[in-house]
Amino acid sequence: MTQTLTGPHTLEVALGDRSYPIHIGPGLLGEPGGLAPWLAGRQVMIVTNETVATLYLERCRKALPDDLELCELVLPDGEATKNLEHVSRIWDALLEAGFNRRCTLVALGGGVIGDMVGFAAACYQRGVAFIQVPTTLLAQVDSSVGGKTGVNHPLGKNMIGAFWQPRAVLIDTDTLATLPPRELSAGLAEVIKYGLIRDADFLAWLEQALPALRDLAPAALAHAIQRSCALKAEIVAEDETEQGVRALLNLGHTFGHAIEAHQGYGNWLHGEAVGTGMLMAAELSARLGWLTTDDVERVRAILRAAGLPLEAPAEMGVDDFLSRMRLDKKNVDSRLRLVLLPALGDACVDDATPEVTLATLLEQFPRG
Ligand SMILES: NC(=O)c1ccc[n+]([C@@H]2O[C@H](COP(=O)([O-])OP(=O)(O)OC[C@H]3O[C@@H](n4cnc5c(N)ncnc54)[C@H](O)[C@@H]3O)[C@@H](O)[C@H]2O)c1
Ligand SMILES: O=C(O)C(=O)C[C@@H](O)[C@H](O)[C@H](O)COP(=O)(O)O
Ligand SMILES: [Zn+2]
Repeated sequence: MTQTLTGPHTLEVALGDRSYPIHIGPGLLGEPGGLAPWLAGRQVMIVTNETVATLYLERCRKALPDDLELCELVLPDGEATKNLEHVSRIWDALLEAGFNRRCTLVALGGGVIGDMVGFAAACYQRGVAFIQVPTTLLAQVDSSVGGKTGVNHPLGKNMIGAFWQPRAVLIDTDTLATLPPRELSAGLAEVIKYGLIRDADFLAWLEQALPALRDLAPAALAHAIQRSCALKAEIVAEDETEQGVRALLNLGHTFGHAIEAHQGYGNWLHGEAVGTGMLMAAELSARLGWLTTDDVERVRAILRAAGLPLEAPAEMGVDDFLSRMRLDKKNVDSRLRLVLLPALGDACVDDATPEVTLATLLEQFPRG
């Protein structure tokens, strides 16, 4: 597979009159007025968190025109803040500023900020414009694209939310220079996911590119981000509200969301839980006679090379998994629907996994 250049690159999420661009490249946030084309009016609020504000708020201000009614809201950091209380703080700030339906929210940060700001935008005065400016690898390859917005509930991940598309996604790849290695690995889990569900060539490329990606090599990162966004944009354009193929983007998430909720949001990073969940899905696929043991070892090796955990939490028993998994949003009536792998590079949704096979996998999967 040929690598694309590191310079600016634009993709489109094709959704008719709600289509929007994904701009990818180094230094995009530094371009004066670069966010101007997607503003709905003069009222603009940048929402970010304490960590990202210190690093990138000034740059984001510069990407906006001068003649605005500009407000800034800096929320606390962390997955544990992804709840209605913090979304309410966004609504409070919008009302206190007197913002109307022609306002625009700018989500500057990782997936937590993006999901909350998108949900705040979806509900404020029944829907206002928002722009995604993702600053983590995970947000750049996944959460900023596709319009899934929302918050967690103590009983389940992303249980309250809405589909609400951004007006644009601006990915400044320079922001990854400050990302802690653990967060980079978490983002790589979602990158690997695309290879596993839809693109065996990309998976093979990743197997050799992981050291370069972990070293933040610009060409490798640019290719990983562009290919991930292209695959996600294609799936979202086909199935915006997850009636069919979009569910494949949930590979590893039925297990992963159970881990995140059980462990208390933030103790396991989303990408870490998804990585372990993908290994569980691969093991289950092998038990159903689909993947070979060599395939499972390839999955284990690529996750290890990405620096992701390969064992489930020690204190999580079979019932801890099953009770959380029974609340999964993909389920129909009381039937579990799991994303599994008939082959590497090909995924399906399965609702016929025998309970005993699943329970045995959950029982025997390594704990750390
Ligand atoms: N909507 C979707 O389609 C979708 C897809 C995948 C994940 N998600 C959600 O995204 C969330 C995870 O996102 P995340 O992994 O970005 O986590 P995050 O938003 O918590 O960000 C991770 C950490 O990195 C910090 N950070 C952000 N940018 C930085 C930078 N450039 N330099 C240094 N530090 C930086 C943040 O402050 C935070 O501490 C989860 O809630 C998950 O459910 C949503
Ligand atoms: O965009 C999607 O669709 C996804 O499933 C992407 C996932 O990586 C992401 O974690 C998403 O938030 C999970 O959605 P959920 O519907 O399972 O909460
Ligand atoms: Zn995810």
